[in-house]
Amino acid sequence: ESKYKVVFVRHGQSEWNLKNIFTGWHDIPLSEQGHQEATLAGQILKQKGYSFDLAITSVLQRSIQTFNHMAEELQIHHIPIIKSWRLNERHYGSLQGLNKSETAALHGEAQVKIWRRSYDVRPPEMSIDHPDYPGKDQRYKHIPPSSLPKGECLKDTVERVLPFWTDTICKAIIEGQKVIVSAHGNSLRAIVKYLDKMTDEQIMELDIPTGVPLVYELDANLLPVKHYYLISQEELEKKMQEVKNQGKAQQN
Ligand SMILES: Cc1ccc(S(=O)(=O)Nc2cc3c(c(O)c2O)C(=O)c2ccccc2C3=O)cc1
Repeated sequence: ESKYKVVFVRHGQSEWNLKNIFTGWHDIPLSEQGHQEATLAGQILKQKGYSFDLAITSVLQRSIQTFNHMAEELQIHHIPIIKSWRLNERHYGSLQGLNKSETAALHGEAQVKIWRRSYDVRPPEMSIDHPDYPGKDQRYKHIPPSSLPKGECLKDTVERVLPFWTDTICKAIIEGQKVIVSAHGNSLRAIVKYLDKMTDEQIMELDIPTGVPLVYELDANLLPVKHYYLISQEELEKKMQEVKNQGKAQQN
């Protein structure tokens, strides 16, 4: 029997998704389509009678903007928002800012193939003189340098998201708060992998569609009873195709 519900939304398209560039922690805004996807997600949630007491986002504007659009549709601008780096997208290290051809030119197709298929192989670390070096960004000043990612494999992302799921998101759910999480492709994969006990291979196969509310119903022990997207089947299939085509790399 499901006792709790939590809703996840992967933010919509950003400018760099359009250009197939590794985005990671680069704080890029949503594209026009991305804004529209977020508004639609809010409309679907309103239509289905959802409301929330707490919003949880990353510290990247594309996830915060996505929540803001949903808040507009649901008229819940007043609810508290927890923003955490732990929900940030996977950090792509020195690849951030590169497009597909630059990546292959710099590292070769063979290395790209390895990265593409690996769960625990990191990209090259971001050097201190990279414009996006997190150690220089004020929003990360409270994070001990040793915990600050400079290039993550998917395993790293899972390992820094899960403590936040347990300590912060689950705590709010148990308190009876209705929580909406607006985050990124890989940070949501981390939570879904854990909830559905997926293998490393399975999670790499899973593409979470952008801008579609994903509802998890949990039992009294916060174990998933069922999950579903708030979207019609044909809409979902269309979305899944889009997300497959949208730049193979999960760099949202
Ligand atoms: C920006 C971009 C570069 C490469 C591609 S791809 O067509 O070669 N496919 C691809 C490539 C990668 C990846 C990927 O999923 C992918 O489909 C990765 O996940 C990845 C993770 C960490 C480092 C590098 C990669 C990676 O190069 C797509 C988009």
